Amino acid sequence: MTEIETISEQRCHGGTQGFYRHHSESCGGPMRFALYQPPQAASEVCPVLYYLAGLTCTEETATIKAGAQRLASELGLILVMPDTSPRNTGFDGATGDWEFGEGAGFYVDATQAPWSSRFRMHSYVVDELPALIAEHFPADRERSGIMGHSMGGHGALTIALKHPGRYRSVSAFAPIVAPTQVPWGEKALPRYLGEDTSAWAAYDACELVRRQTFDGTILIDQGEADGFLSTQLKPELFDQACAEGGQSLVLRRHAGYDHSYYFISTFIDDHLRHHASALGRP
Ligand SMILES: N[C@@H](CCC(=O)N[C@@H](CSC=O)C(=O)NCC(=O)O)C(=O)O
Repeated sequence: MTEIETISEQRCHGGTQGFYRHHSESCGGPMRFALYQPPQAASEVCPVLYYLAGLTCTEETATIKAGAQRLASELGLILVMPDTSPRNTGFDGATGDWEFGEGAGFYVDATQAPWSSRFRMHSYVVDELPALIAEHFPADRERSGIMGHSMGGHGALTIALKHPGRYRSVSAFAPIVAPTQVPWGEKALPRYLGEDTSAWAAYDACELVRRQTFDGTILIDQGEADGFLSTQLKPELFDQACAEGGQSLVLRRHAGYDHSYYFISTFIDDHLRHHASALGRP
């Protein structure tokens, strides 16, 4: 059995909020994740909802700020919130820039040295972490959903689109939907994936959805007062790409809301219910 270390466990809404550390083969070193077990996990296997956080975030960010545990407890959902990248890599340029490197893994499998030896968040989230969780917690691997915020929204959309059948539900808050066309992606993707832009397209939700739809409706919430809206997020590009690809999409725009966790905590219940109904927890 793969070992995990319990960092902390605390009672929360009748269940348990835990933080854990383990050695990751994908990321070549220690990784941390947060996991919430609802009360139902004491007596049955439960569906799992993965939440991928954004730039500068850790496994603690959404765990502390999103307010997801109350309804997850009621619905019987396990919540998994991994860190956003490997840490303490020692690579030149891995720290000191909030848009690249540690805290900014972009949920890709890097192909360029030195990043390729540690920055393999795609494989970590899709394969290694679910296997680990199924080993150690009462989690039903056949009932998984995935969601995220901003860079994590990009991660959730690209992972769900690249792995048909693996996730029963997907949603995002203020996601990066076209990293090949916006400054955050143009900065990070060449360093992780090289100069060939066709490699970037494999991690671009707009490019992916034109070729392969997700079997279900994608839910996206976007604040109209989000400071990154017109420069980095551009949800209209995904709206257009979904129309072209025949993808069912609910894109909700909310006047006055920004990019923060005040926005996320306002609408998190809608996302949990969206996932719960696809995961057999109506
Ligand atoms: N440079 C700022 C802003 C960083 C920021 O806004 N991060 C977002 C995600 S942005 C896209 O992925 C975030 O979720 N921040 C965490 C939070 O608690 O709001 C900075 O360094 O703070």
